[in-house]
Amino acid sequence: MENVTDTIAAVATAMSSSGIGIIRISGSEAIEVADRIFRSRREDFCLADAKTHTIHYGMVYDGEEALDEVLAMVMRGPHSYTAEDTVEINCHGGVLVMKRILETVIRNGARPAEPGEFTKRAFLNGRMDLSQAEAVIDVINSRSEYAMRSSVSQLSGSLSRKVKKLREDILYQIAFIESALDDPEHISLDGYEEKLNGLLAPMVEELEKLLRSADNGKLLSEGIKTVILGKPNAGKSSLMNVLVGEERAIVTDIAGTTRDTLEEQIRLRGISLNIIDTAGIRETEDRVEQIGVSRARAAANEADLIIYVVDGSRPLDENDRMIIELIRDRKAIVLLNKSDLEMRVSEEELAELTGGKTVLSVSAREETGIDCLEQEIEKLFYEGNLDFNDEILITNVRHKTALEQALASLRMVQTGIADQMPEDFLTIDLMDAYRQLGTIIGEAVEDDLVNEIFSKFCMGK
Ligand SMILES: Nc1nc2c(c(=O)[nH]1)N(C=O)[C@@H](CNc1ccc(C(=O)N[C@@H](CCC(=O)O)C(=O)O)cc1)CN2
Ligand SMILES: Nc1nc2c(ncn2[C@@H]2O[C@H](COP(=O)(O)OP(=O)(O)OP(=O)(O)O)[C@@H](O)[C@H]2O)c(=O)[nH]1
Ligand SMILES: [K+]
Repeated sequence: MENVTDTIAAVATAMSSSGIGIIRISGSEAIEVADRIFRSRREDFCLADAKTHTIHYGMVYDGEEALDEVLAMVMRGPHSYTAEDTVEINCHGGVLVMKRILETVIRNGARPAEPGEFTKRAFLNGRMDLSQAEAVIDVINSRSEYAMRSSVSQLSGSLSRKVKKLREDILYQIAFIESALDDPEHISLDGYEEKLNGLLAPMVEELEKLLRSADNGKLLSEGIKTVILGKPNAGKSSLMNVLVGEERAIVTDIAGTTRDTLEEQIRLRGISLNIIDTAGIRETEDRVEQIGVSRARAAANEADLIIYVVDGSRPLDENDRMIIELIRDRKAIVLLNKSDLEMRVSEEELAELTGGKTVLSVSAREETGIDCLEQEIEKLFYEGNLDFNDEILITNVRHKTALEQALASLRMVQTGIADQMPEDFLTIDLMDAYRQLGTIIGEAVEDDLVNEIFSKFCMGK
């Protein structure tokens, strides 16, 4: 392992004007470095004498220049986030002030931290395992309440505990087989395969359950890709505005990767939706029909959810029939819009044409029926999954891959038993499963992977 005793520093808060800014220093010389620039009103006081988890009023100096009035917090290793001696300087949250203090800290013996380096140290020092460290970044990046709750649960070790228990059980069986093979006179393997089979079934089930949660987990962390389809003037933009308006404060506009799609991100009942407007479909009328159709089809193909908006005040036409074809085998909700006008299309008619999709009457203009839409979306994606207290959600592709491989190995053990393979053969696959699960919590993972994971963190984390 690399040397983790040098002292690092970074601004831990955002580099923009705010009430308070925090400069974080961690490492074996953290307290010494801080003492070089911090002066209390009491002449004889220094942070080196301070008890852990205490906070002290004073000034930060660059030489004889007073930089700012601050509060300095001391946390002594191993009782800190990084498990090292840590000082946090709470200064006024001006960009220049924070920069000057950080520079001064660095001139006095710390070096600039890399992104994620504090958390990396927490991991390398055994304060948290890799899945917990990964949860830290997920908490910061979570875009919906559900995603946040799931990340916090992982941070507190829910996934780690499950993985560790599985590994323990697997390791016990490996050890048993090996000691039996070593000492056949005293430990018998008669009937053991049957017993092992009985133990494997619930483990396989557990892994399958975790893997099933990954589908929801992905939607949860990345947002549900929602495409709104409908012929021109059906009310797509109006609907989008109503949905976006619900949570105006946290709306962000993300220019899509493709030139012609604009993605709006909204939060709805704790779920994050990335809503994509299909501008292309408009072209079916006045430009080359094929382009419009194929763009709509492409958008629809990538969607987790399609919202099909029908103008209920006009009879269905060719455009509608085309869209109905597109959504046939997809997760879709049909909105019968303009319910404030006289209706020329009925819910029943649409339900039949779409092969039994949920049809909801709404008015984007009067903002009625939107509640039902939200309820329906929640039902489609989170039915029976709303309680995350004991439900672990896999949101990380790395974890998913490891679980898949562990599952494959355990299935090989089951096949091995069915094929009456010798016991030492079974231990090879058991060991593989054990190792794969270990990578989730960071056992025996390559330094490169560790570095890559932490490099995606923010500065100062
Ligand atoms: N100012 C500040 N706020 C923060 C953090 C921080 O490092 N500094 N955190 C991180 O970025 C998070 C909190 N995480 C932390 C985790 C452990 C310890 C800590 O001192 N643990 C000791 C003592 C625990 C106790 O007294 O029970 C320990 O584990 O021994 C501190 C913060 C969020 N807020
Ligand atoms: N009466 C009524 N009019 C509506 C409703 N929703 C939308 N409209 C009107 O229908 C027209 C088209 O609405 P838009 O939201 O622009 O429709 P669109 O589907 O985005 O249209 P394009 O961008 O052309 O594809 C506008 O004049 C809206 O005011 C509704 O619920 N009731
Ligand atoms: K429009």
